[in-house]
Amino acid sequence: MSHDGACATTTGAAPQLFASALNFFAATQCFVPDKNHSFNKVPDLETFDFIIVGAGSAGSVVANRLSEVSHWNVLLLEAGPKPPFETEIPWLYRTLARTRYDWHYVTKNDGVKQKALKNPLAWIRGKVLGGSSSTNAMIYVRGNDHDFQTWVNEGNPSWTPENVNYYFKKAENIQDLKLLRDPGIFNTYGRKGPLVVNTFNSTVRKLTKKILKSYSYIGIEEVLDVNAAEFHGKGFCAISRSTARRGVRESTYTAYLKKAKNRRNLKIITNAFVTKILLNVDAKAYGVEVDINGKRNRFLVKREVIVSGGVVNTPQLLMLSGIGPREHLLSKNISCIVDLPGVGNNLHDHLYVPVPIYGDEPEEEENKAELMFDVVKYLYNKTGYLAHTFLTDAIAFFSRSKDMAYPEFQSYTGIYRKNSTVRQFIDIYKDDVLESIVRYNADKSLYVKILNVLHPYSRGRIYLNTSNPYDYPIIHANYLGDDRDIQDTVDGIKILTKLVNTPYFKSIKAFIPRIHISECNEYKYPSDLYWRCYVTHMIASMSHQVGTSKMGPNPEDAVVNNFLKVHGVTGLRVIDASIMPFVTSGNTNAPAIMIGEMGSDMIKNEYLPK
Ligand SMILES: Cc1cc2nc3c(=O)[nH]c(=O)nc-3n(C[C@H](O)[C@H](O)[C@H](O)COP(=O)(O)OP(=O)(O)OC[C@H]3O[C@@H](n4cnc5c(N)ncnc54)[C@H](O)[C@@H]3O)c2cc1C
Repeated sequence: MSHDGACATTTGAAPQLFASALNFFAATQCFVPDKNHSFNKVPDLETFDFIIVGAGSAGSVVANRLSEVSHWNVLLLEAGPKPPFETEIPWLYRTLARTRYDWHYVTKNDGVKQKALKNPLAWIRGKVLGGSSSTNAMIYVRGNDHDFQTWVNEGNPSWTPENVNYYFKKAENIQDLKLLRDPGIFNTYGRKGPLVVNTFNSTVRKLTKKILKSYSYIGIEEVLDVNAAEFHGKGFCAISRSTARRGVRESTYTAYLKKAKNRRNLKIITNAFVTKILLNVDAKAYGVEVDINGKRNRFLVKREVIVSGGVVNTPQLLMLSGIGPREHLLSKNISCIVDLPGVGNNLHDHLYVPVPIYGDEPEEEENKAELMFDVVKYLYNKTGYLAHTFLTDAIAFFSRSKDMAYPEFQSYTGIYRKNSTVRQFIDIYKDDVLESIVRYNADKSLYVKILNVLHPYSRGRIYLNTSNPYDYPIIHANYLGDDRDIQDTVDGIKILTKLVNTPYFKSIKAFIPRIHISECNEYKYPSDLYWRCYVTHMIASMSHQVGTSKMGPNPEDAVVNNFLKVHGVTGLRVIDASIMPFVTSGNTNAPAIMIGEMGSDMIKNEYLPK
């Protein structure tokens, strides 16, 4: 689901026309023939010190950091192309889904849950240089120290909060000078890293300020920055940080690859789909097989292959190469070289559920004449609604108990002025459900609270459909497979519903109506049974999938060890979000980048003289 909170505040004809023109232009790119531009040409059977599969959030970091060592030859293979221009404009990020820059994955439905959805749930994953960091919503959240301590407790001693914070800082280049006057923020962020972290050039700040204030009435305190604040009490909320450079997206392509692409020891090949890791009889990785624009190539490696293909493709590639659950591989006629039952397991994600709050139109915050020129403002100085995404930049983290040391829930807000275009942004829902959501928007403003459950119990799995690398693997997401996740989501919703009794929402006569979901009509509104039913049918994905190559000491359930080396294989590591044993308390791009930074140093520490 997506929202046009920013756009809804700018319903003037000029911006709409311009935005439509941009959308049209973006869409036409899908039909422009691929120039098959591959950056570098590399002869078949060329040998490298390191081969990296996937130029995403983590893989791009690894390519940059390893190629800093001038005597190492590094090859980076990316299945997608170079990012198109619309990746740069934050508001256009949603137009990238279901284009050639997306893998077009869908999850397998269990036929019981998510019945309010029109189609099987789509998982958007970036297929482009920068990977999902080129197509995501750019919110920058590191996670909580508690998260990384749980990784340590799982038997991964290097991933202490202290160590991971060192690598977050190594990546960061915080640019919001106003914030840096605060000593806590100054000391939290890195200032010399390649990755620009900033604040969106938002146009809806006055309204978001009111929303943040409303949280404080229900015990969720407003702080300056969620990465610098310590979590205590019921939680905190703030204007979010973002990976945006003065109104333009900062991906790992722009931050890490662009700066390294002219190094003579780094070769980057786009439109290069790796179909197999080559393993010898002793389970040592000696190269990869890759399809470059339809032509099969093999590249060889002296030291290591590093797989950074992301949460779906990494386990798929391991299994195609003979690393995975023996019975499953044999059932697909793949000979099993290393029996690793954990490959593809431990799949989890942040589910989300929308909570619609309606209210009278807020008094006009912005000058209508100025809004007409919002788009021009973007062209002129990169401000205006195009400089941020459809969500406002207010985020909240909270828990049920005030004794918790970490958050259980995250919430975002999308704001739609009356009679907005919200319908097209919630089009994942069936028509009757959608009608039920939009009907009050005819004469009321709509505040969609997005609730995220941060620590789900349910675990899904990725497994092969066939042994053909071009056949997509099956994604069994198993949302709400564990009943505790339903109750947790209901509890989170009930906290959010308290907002309607806070002063700002009271002033606009806010209310949360029953949404028409035929399966739930028998339940009294607003009972727990209603909300349980609502949650079961309405949940979707925040695109924070992790865990399918879990890090841990035991090859019975983990795929990589503390140093990200694949158990039972030499010369092979996984460095991406799939190694997370547990998902972090927040958005997962910053942690994936941190994993790229720390994984790179692990490699350097192993091979370079001390
Ligand atoms: C729509 C969306 C919105 C999001 N919003 C946010 C947000 O606001 N903030 C945030 O922190 N996180 C967000 N995330 C999540 C975050 O972007 C991801 O968790 C993170 O990018 C994952 O990094 P990764 O390196 O594991 O994988 P990716 O970045 O997905 O990289 C994997 C790369 O490998 C390539 N690849 C895969 N297989 C092969 C192969 N066989 N051969 C060659 N190349 C291959 C892929 O094409 C891709 O480029 C969002 C994600 C999405 C999809």
